Amino acid sequence: SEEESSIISRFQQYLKINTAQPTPRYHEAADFLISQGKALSLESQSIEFVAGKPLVLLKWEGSNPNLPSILLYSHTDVVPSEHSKWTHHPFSAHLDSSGRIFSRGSQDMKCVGMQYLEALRLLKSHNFRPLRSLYLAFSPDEEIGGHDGAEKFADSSIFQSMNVGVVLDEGLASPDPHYRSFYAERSPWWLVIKAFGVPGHGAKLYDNSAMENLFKSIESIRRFRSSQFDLIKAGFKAEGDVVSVNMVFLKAGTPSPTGFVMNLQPSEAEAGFDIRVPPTADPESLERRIAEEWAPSSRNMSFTFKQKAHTRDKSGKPILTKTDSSNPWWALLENAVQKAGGKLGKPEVFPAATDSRYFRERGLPAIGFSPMANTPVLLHDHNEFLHKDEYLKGIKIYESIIKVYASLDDNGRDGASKDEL
Ligand SMILES: CSCC[C@H](NC(C)=O)C(=O)O
Ligand SMILES: [Zn+2]
Ligand SMILES: [Zn+2]
Repeated sequence: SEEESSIISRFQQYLKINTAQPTPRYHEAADFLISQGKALSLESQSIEFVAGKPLVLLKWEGSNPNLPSILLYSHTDVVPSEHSKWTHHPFSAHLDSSGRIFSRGSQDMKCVGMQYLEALRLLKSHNFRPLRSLYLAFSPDEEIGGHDGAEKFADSSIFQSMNVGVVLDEGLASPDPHYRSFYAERSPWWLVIKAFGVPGHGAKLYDNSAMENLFKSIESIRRFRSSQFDLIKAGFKAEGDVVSVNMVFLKAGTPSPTGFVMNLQPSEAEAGFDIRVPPTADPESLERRIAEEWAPSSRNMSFTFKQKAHTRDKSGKPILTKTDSSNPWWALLENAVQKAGGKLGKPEVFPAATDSRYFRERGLPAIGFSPMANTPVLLHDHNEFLHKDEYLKGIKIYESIIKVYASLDDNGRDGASKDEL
């Protein structure tokens, strides 16, 4: 239909703006989003916590602005892509004959940002009036850690004045018909271990060389990695519930103009690991393992963290969003998805890091949810795509969620008029 094709073309317009790190065209994206907000008569502002990195904030005021508000959150930046390895250019937003829209950001997460806007458009056209205020935030820099985006935003007086009660943020596509939802995420610990040792002739067998010392650690780390991976392979645990460890760099050897010196055992060797720690893992025991088994000073080793996000809040409780009846937003999400004809799978721990952590750290409930069922997980991959029918279905899902969320009164009941129910 005509309506459908204008929805898709607005999505394509957003996708075509090259917001890839490390040089995202943030102002182009902000101008586009503000024009979308204006077309929907939303209050709009662009906030630069850091110059050149705008966060677009749109608002639809509720009839009871004193109630905690709903924040529909997304990030505008995308990861880089190797253009030559894509079938269609990653910023062409090519719609193929089977209905797939190929673009960097089609899953992560320009889809979600535009779906929020389209859902508001539907609600406005049906004369819906929110009880709670609705905010849409389009944030920079998620892909590089969110420090100049979500982190500064969550720390700001603007955020405080918004009186946010719940945040919706990104999830992951699901290859099966169930939508996925996320109540927590694993914390990145980026570990660098360094081994020192006795240098010597390449032909000599001796103990306590840097390479031998490092390899003892690598062997120990690999055993641990297997033990965790086996839990997933055996079906005992989900990806987000184990500690993952992957070696991401190895640095050693004595350089020479023709490569590396071959008959010299070096005195230093280094390796880097991307470790992801679930909120329920015991961080102290992992720290001990690192200090005693993976980088023990007794084996002439040292270690540093390039990043070490905490898994617990100040009172020592794991940082996560409740999924039980103490959190009305979860049950409301399930109902709303169901009402719109969707099915929600069991809540999961997001395997990587998202901006949700900045909101959860402040004690706010944050739910990771990107309505993409029957879709392969292609975030950060070549040929990232989303089928237009899944995109359109997702808009209906958000329409349903936003209706229910924005209508929740302070007694925990649906405060919408009977007509709205
Ligand atoms: C720690 S900042 C980097 C954030 C990135 N997020 C995703 C979703 O890939 C990651 O987990 O590596
Ligand atoms: Zn993302
Ligand atoms: Zn991403």
